Amino acid sequence: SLLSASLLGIDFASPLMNASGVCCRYNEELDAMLASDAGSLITKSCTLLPREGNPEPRYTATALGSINSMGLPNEGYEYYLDYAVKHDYAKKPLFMSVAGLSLEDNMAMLTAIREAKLPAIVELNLSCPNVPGKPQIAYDFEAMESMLEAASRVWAQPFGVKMPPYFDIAHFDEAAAILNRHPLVKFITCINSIGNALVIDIERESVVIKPKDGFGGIGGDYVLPTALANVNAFFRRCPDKQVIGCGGVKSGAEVFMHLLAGASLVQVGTALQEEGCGIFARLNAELAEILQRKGYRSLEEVRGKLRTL
Ligand SMILES: O=C(O)c1[nH]c(=O)[nH]c(=O)c1Cl
Repeated sequence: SLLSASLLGIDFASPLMNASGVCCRYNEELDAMLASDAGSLITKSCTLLPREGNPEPRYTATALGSINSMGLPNEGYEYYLDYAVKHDYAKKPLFMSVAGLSLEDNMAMLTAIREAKLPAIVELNLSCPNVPGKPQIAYDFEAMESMLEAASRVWAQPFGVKMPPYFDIAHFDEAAAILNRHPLVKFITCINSIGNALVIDIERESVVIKPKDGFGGIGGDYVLPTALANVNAFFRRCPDKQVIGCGGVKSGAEVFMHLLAGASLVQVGTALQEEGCGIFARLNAELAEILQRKGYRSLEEVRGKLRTL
């Protein structure tokens, strides 16, 4: 149908899904995603052991988006593996986001997930900010190379990566070159939040989240142009891979922008957090209206068709 999409040869009724971290920590949230009009769903980035995460308030919405320093609160990978074992893949595809605190933890989780022999799609989170003291892997190109080499060896089947935003053409070039050296990396999700921003409330003359003196990753309107640039930069540089767009989606228009930039699927974070799962019916309808108005009959006809001047 008009909104059909595919990734790794798997079919999706809609290109829309949640961004990992939103509406996906607990079974009830995942079931709400399953019942929604999203084409697929992804679990909260998981660690080997359950984590409470950072002290609250750790998420705040603003007029232009959101800021968070959650600190990887999750139920531990076995909780999400249980969900993946029970999931009905004929209903809609399921992604698992993995964000171990070390290469060893990631290998242990990937080994356990691999041994479960499930059709779940793995998105390896290379950009989990907000864990104080831990460097962001994707900003350390040697660490990223090592992680991808180990994950390719242990997982030994197609997977994807969740990337932070880059802001320098030389960094797009180097990150893409590393990803292109790992053929099992079949999709790239751009972007994670823009890290270590600071939101100030002038009434209280204060920061708005407790962890890290108020420093946190931002999402929403703040990040849309950066998200589109990262989607398009990796779409141009990685012809043998697919790109999932994430960042700044709140209406059909931004979904359409991500598709033009090269996205195969599109994730929704801040706007989903604020509006709830009903957003997917709205976004599907708004996207369909744009496609019909412009005479498109499939997402393929739009993907990557961004014109330059
Ligand atoms: O603080 C978090 O849990 C978090 N927050 C984000 O904005 N992105 C991530 O990948 C993670 Cl893991």
